Amino acid sequence: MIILDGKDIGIKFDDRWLYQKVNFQLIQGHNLALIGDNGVGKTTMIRAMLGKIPLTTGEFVWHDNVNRKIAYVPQYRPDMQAFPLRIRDFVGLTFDRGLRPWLSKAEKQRLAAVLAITNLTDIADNRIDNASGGERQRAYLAQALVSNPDILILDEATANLDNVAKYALMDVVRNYQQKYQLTTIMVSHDIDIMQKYADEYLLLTANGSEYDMIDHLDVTKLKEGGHVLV
Ligand SMILES: Nc1ncnc2c1ncn2[C@@H]1O[C@H](COP(=O)(O)OP(=O)(O)OP(=O)(O)O)[C@@H](O)[C@H]1O
Repeated sequence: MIILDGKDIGIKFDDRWLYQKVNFQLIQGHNLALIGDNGVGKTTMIRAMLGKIPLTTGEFVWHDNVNRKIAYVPQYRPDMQAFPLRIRDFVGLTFDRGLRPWLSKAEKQRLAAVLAITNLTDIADNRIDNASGGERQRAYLAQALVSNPDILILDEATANLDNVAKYALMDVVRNYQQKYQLTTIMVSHDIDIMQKYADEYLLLTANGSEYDMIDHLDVTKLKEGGHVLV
């Protein structure tokens, strides 16, 4: 099911167009890879989709009965702030508890389920500031999933992870996605990850855009254009 139609999207800052006439769709339960050079406007496209900045031309048409709870997983950076918290407490930070310091029974169950699906159960009592990069990134993913989002944004979430950790992260995303029909937008420069995990791609360039099924992505052209890491 199509949940969002991007129609003739154009964004201009001052006198400079980032892009014009961008057309694409977001399909429920699918993973859309958002591709393009640094500075082309990938983050801007996501911010516009979330209604945070206005479009210069075109429109986003959301399907009427679509819930739009959004969760976000940032890029892992080795120097990123890590908290002196157990992994389970870090993941549980997402719950809106108001003034209540404890978790309800339903919240505890949700937390346990998400720790299991992100393969963190066995290390849930370890401190997050002692965790490996891959474990820490899975904890960020778990924190995003705890809120039971409809749309998950992975913003270069596999960058700076080793090969084992990045596939482990994306396997968790894919399993969750298939089970719960989660829609994902994945900003990425990693061609192998895109080809393995994306369903469609949206390539943004200063000279136009391309939206298609991932199997139709012309990797040679992308590499020649320098749009991806090889
Ligand atoms: N509010 C704004 N006003 C003016 N210019 C902006 C604004 N927001 C973003 N830009 C500019 O738009 C361009 C696109 O930025 P954006 O962060 O969307 O690119 P990106 O493709 O996500 O880049 P990267 O891959 O480096 O994260 C940049 O040149 C940025 O400086």
